[in-house]
Amino acid sequence: MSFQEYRKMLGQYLLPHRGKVLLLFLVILMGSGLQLVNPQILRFFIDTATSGSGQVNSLINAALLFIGVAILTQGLTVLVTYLGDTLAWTVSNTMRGDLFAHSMRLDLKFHNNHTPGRMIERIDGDVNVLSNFFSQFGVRIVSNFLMLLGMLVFLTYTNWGIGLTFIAFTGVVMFMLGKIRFFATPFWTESRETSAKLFGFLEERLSGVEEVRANGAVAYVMRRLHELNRLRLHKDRRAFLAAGVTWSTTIGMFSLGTALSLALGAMLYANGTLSLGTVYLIYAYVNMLRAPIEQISQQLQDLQKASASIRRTSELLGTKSALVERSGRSIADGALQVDLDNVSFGYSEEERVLHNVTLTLAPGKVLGVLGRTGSGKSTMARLLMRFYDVNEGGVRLNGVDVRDASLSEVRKRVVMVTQDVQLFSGTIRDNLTFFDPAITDERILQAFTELELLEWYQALPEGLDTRLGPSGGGFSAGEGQLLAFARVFLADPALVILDEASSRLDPATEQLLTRTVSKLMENRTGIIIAHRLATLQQVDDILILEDGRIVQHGEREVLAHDPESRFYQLLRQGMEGVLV
Ligand SMILES: Nc1ncnc2c1ncn2[C@@H]1O[C@H](COP(=O)(O)OP(=O)(O)OP(=O)(O)O)[C@@H](O)[C@H]1O
Repeated sequence: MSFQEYRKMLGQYLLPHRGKVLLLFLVILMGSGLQLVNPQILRFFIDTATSGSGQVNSLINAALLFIGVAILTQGLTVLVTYLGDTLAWTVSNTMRGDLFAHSMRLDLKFHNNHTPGRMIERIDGDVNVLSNFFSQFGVRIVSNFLMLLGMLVFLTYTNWGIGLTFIAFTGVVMFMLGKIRFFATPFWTESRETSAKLFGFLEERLSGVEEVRANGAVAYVMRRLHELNRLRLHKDRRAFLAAGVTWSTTIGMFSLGTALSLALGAMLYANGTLSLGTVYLIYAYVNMLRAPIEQISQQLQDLQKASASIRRTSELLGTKSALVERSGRSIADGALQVDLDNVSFGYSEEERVLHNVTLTLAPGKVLGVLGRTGSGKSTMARLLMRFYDVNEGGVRLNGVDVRDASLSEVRKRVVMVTQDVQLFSGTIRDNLTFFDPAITDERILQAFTELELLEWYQALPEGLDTRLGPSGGGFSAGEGQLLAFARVFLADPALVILDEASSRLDPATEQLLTRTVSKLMENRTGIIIAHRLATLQQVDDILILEDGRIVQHGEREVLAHDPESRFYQLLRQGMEGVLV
């Protein structure tokens, strides 16, 4: 981790808050200055008391001053905590926001390789580690160095021999700390990697709790959890031990320092060079040397942790989406013409999932896509949404290659309803608007009316305020799709891709879905990955995929009357007979 990288990140996030940083620095400096004053008051107190001149008033004044300074120091400590924490939260929240927004922009290949749990650890875990570093690091290091300097100057002023001894002592301690500074960094990196792995594991298993239980896999999952826990313990222990080396070296050196100050003080007091108060002053300052050096060492430890987090954070921020916008060509308005031109695609370089797929879908037409599971239907849909880029060939919308259009325009014009509609915990309204307050209740109700869903909507217990549990708990797959249709209607795209729920639906919901689909497709181009015979009555063209290749493509009417066609057999035997 180079100094430039630290500087870049600190600059990027702290510069907008330079006023607060400066204030924090000044308050810390004042606090440190006051700490330097107190031993001087005590020296005066001791020397006055032992001189026997009996100036009680001076003693009382010194005591009051001591108390006043102590109270002020405490007040400043509270202020430092307040300012430091405010700064830490402001900066780390900005950083969390940046990381999250960046992750949302990254392509799906990236997300397929990074579990959500792992991403949470990046977006929250690493940022938590960095927050102290951001708020305190620079100011603490500088103020502690100044405090050290102050004490050494005072010591030298009091007795130059002692001053020089402790200047040399501080030099040695600093040198040693510099030597062991980065000792623990690799251990911290490993420790945080392990906890990211553990979070990823927990997230995946918790979201798949039904599968895990249904397959009797709880014991295996627990075993893997214990393995990961053990690994984490091992890595954390190593990291803490490594950090402990830095820590104990500091402690050891300071015990030596205190012994040295007492020995020198006693010697000089015995030969009459120093007063008792001055001996105390030297002892107090040497003891106080410990605080800034320990704090510097603590900051350096934080730096060790932070450097691992900074590296990963800048790595994530530096990850470029594989989806490059070549130019920002706009797509002409109206229902879209869809062209797939000799498209081949694979999720990995080695294996293709779609092979030389070529088709044209005229604007306003609806295409029904059929094929066995794994034949590439959803993959084709994802290419139209530009979740991935094709390996060969091209995908065009109204004649514009999706790689030439802006991503946001593609996502606005093309909307997909997946088989597993993602519903979030919240009200129906939240789920339809994605928390966008600009979408009014009237617009939502209008969508329900147009989609002929008003009756269904009126049966909901609390209308738009009906709450859904986490992951849409309480709603069936069919109802989830109805809600998704309303979402699509509100988004008003030019091409709708619909991956039908393959689970069995009750006849009433099935009828409702069929009606709603045809409403949804009005004046739009549509692609329906069909799992129900009823849907096939609604489409203009039919496409059958097999192992990523087109085995049949044509007008439904024509194919339905051609006894040689696959589609004809399918209609006679039923979907299951041919496709499953
Ligand atoms: N994210 C992914 N990463 C790697 N391979 C994938 C991914 N998604 C799908 N595949 C693979 O690509 C192939 C086609 O999958 P796809 O989901 O397109 O099929 P499908 O016809 O939509 O199937 P289904 O009807 O079950 O949804 C399958 O072999 C599948 O294993």
